[in-house]
Amino acid sequence: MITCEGLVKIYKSDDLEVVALQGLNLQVREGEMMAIIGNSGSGKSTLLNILGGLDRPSAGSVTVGQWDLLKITDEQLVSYKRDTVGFIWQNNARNLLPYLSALENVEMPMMFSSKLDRAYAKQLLEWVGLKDRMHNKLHQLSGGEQQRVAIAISLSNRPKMLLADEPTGSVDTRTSDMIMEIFRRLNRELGITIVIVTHDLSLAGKVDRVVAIRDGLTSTEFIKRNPNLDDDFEQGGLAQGNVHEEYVVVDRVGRLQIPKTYLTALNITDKASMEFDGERIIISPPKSLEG
Ligand SMILES: Nc1ncnc2c1ncn2[C@@H]1O[C@H](COP(=O)(O)OP(=O)(O)OP(=O)(O)O)[C@@H](O)[C@H]1O
Repeated sequence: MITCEGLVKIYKSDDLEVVALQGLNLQVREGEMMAIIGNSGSGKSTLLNILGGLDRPSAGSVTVGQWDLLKITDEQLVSYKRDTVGFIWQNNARNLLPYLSALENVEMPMMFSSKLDRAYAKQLLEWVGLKDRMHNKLHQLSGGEQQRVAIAISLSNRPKMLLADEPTGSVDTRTSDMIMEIFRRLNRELGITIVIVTHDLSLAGKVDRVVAIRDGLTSTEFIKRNPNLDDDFEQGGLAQGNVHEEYVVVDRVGRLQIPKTYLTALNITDKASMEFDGERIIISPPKSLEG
């Protein structure tokens, strides 16, 4: 569904340039539910905004389904955003209309694209567990309920892919679990590809694959040991390292990113020595050239 190769995003302002993505590689299969984690400033939102068509890439390649997001025209981008992507932000309430009901909020974007379908709007609210509250005005709903209305809205255009930027960032643990369960159901029952961006490691245990971004590059992947494990067993997840297997990402030309902590521990700065013993590749501080 998603392929990024050597994806670069440079932000230019006055005479300052920020390289937010510096040649990122990522593959996401159709129907996958995965998470992207990384520290603040690592480039997560930049990546999501590019995938969602809100921002343009600077170089490299990025395709989503049939669309090449580097070559796409402004006109095509409008239909891409309308037909392919659903977007969820951390603080969705700001995009909702407080004096309209939950149902009217879901119907609003359908009206904009002339595809009003009340039965489907109701079904979406039922899916997110708001069947009994759909006629309540937005301001009468809690933050977590509003976030679920936002999820219903993001699905109103029947997207093939859902992009969620810190979707559980401002809700309590119970609501966060509920939101992740809704995602899981949408993924299983409707086959929607879901990409969640977060710095919350506890979400990681609830997805099959986690890709870590460091300094604008994919650095590590965590793949669930047993994808058939029941969600009940996933507590602790990545944080305790009991669910996922960790892999370092090696790109097509053989580059990999070594964590800064490893380099510091071994006092490796600009060079390292590398040996292959037939089974393993061993990276160590450079051997002294003297003697
Ligand atoms: N519009 C912009 N103009 C200039 N620089 C930007 C812009 N947007 C992001 N950046 C810079 O690009 C880098 C990556 O930012 P990004 O928002 O993608 O990180 P993030 O991983 O999502 O961080 P956070 O978790 O804090 O949201 C940062 O150094 C940021 O300052």
